[in-house]
Order: sequence, then C-alpha cells, then structure tokens
Amino acid sequence: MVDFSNALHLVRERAPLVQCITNFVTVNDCANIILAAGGSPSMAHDIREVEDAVSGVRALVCNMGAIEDIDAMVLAGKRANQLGTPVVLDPVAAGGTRLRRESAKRLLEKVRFTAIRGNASEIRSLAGQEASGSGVDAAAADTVSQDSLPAAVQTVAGLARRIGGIIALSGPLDVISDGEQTMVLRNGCPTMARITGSGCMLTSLIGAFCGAMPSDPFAAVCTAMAAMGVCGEAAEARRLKNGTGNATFRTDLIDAVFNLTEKQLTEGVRYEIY
Ligand SMILES: Nc1ncnc2c1ncn2[C@@H]1O[C@H](COP(=O)(O)OP(=O)(O)OP(=O)(O)O)[C@@H](O)[C@H]1O
Ligand SMILES: Cc1ncsc1CCO
Ligand SMILES: [Mg+2]
Repeated sequence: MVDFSNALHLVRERAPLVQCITNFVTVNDCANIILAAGGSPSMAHDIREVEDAVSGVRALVCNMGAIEDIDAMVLAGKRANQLGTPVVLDPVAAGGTRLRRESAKRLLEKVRFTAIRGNASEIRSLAGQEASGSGVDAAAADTVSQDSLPAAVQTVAGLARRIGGIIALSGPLDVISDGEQTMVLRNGCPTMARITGSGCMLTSLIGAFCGAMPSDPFAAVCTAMAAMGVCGEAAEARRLKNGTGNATFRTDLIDAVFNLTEKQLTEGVRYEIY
C-alpha cells in the first residue's frame, strides 16, 4: 500500500536538495517543479565539480537529454552510490542514436539507479526490445494501451529486476514496478505530451520524492507520478476554462504542483496494483 499523502507531506517537510545534470531545453522547468514540490534544485553539471556537489545533496537526477554530460553523470553517479544517495535516470531518446544506446549501456554498467523514468519507447529500448521511437517522444506503436498493458507490466517488472531498482514507464497509462509489485496509474491528459519537458519535470519530481524518503523508493516514485498526473488534470481544467494553449499549460502545471493538497492527491489518484 502506498501512502500518497505521507509522501507528499515528507517532500515538503524535508525540502530535499536535488542535483540535476540535465538538458538545456527544459532545465528551468525542472528547477521550478522541484521548488513547486517543496524541494531545492541545484543544476550543477560541470565535470570539475559534480563529485563535490553531489556530496551535499539528497538525490541526483541524470537526464540523457544532456548527452554531452555523460562523463559527468558517471562520476556523479558513482559518488552518489558510494554515499548511498538516490540516483534517478531519465534515458532521453535512449534508443535513438548509437551514441545514446552506448551511453545508456555505460550508465547502467557504472551506476546503480534507484529509479529510471522514461516513455514507452525509451523503456522498451533499455529492455532490449524493438522500439519505434527515435526522437524524444514515444512512438505511437510503443505506447501502452489497455490491450498491451499485461505485456508492458511484464517488461517493466523484468527490467526493474534486472537493474535492481524501480522502472517507471510514463504515457497515457503509467506503469511503475520494483520487480515485485507494479502500480498502474490512469491520471494525466494528452496536453502533457504537447509541451516539451513534462517527462523531464516528472523525473526531477521523482528525484525530489526519492530524496525525501530514500527508505521507500517505490512509494516515492509512485507518489511523484501520481502527483504529476493529478496536476496535469488540474492544469487541463484551467486550459479548457480559459481557452489557453500549451505555453500557459506548462505554467499551470507547475502552479498545480505548488498548490497540490494531500486531499486533492488522494481523492484524484486512479490506480491499481498488480
Ligand atoms: N496521453 C496522455 N494521457 C495522460 N497522461 C499523459 C499522456 N501523455 C503523457 N502523459 C503524462 O505526461 C507525463 C510525461 O510523460 P511522457 O511519457 O510524455 O514523457 P516524455 O516523453 O519523456 O516527455 P519529454 O521528453 O517531452 O519531457 C507523465 O506524467 C505522463 O503520465
Ligand atoms: C526536446 C529535447 N531535446 C533534447 S532533450 C529535450 C527535452 C525533452 O526530452
Ligand atoms: Mg523525455
């Protein structure tokens, strides 16, 4: 049983410092969503300081959108592993190019990840399955539907066992597994895929929750994913009411995380456990 309410309470009470080595496309949104959740962001990514910087934080987020910073991620990740600090990976476009396939392989060999959050194409690629996606968005052919859900649960749980951490596949249905228990979340809205960075922001949020409750990473990841979905719905309600577009939606999404209450989260989340 995941206590969503307690996890949200803890992230606000503990205000974890989260270090992100992340891409320049969405870096500002990642910093702001960590702040919205009650955490504190550090975007230090220079290879000359990441080992030092990671010593003072509660979680490290490595985002492969910053493909030029893979060496820094390996160094920071190894240091975080030594310190017992949670490390979260966003395998942006993991199967898209040879450089990304090799980088993902190298990261998984060198660093032990507490959690990996990617879209369906990225998770399929990490699992060694045929994936249609080549850019940063999931391919329609890979997207999890009600019909393909049983197979997706197997893939996600199998990969979780292989890496010894949590795998979170996002999309219309979110599938989260630690290899034994698997949660399926049915929140969110299609507009979330019409802004860049909802995935990057979600991975940063996972970093904040893992930093706040390192002893229960499954609850941390599930709560971050649930919060993002419920907040996506709140931002969509505003968009429909105000007739705004994706730029305002992005701001409303961050505002929704800032204003999210424990009651709104527990009443709004739609999930099942496998
Ligand atoms: N069609 C949809 N219906 C409901 N929720 C969605 C939908 N598409 C995306 N989401 C939600 O959007 C968030 C980001 O997931 P997504 O899989 O789009 O990430 P991503 O492809 O890595 O994004 P990016 O790389 O642009 O940051 C998750 O919370 C997910 O549940
Ligand atoms: C668009 C884009 N390109 C590299 S990273 C990124 C952010 C979404 O993954
Ligand atoms: Mg992404």
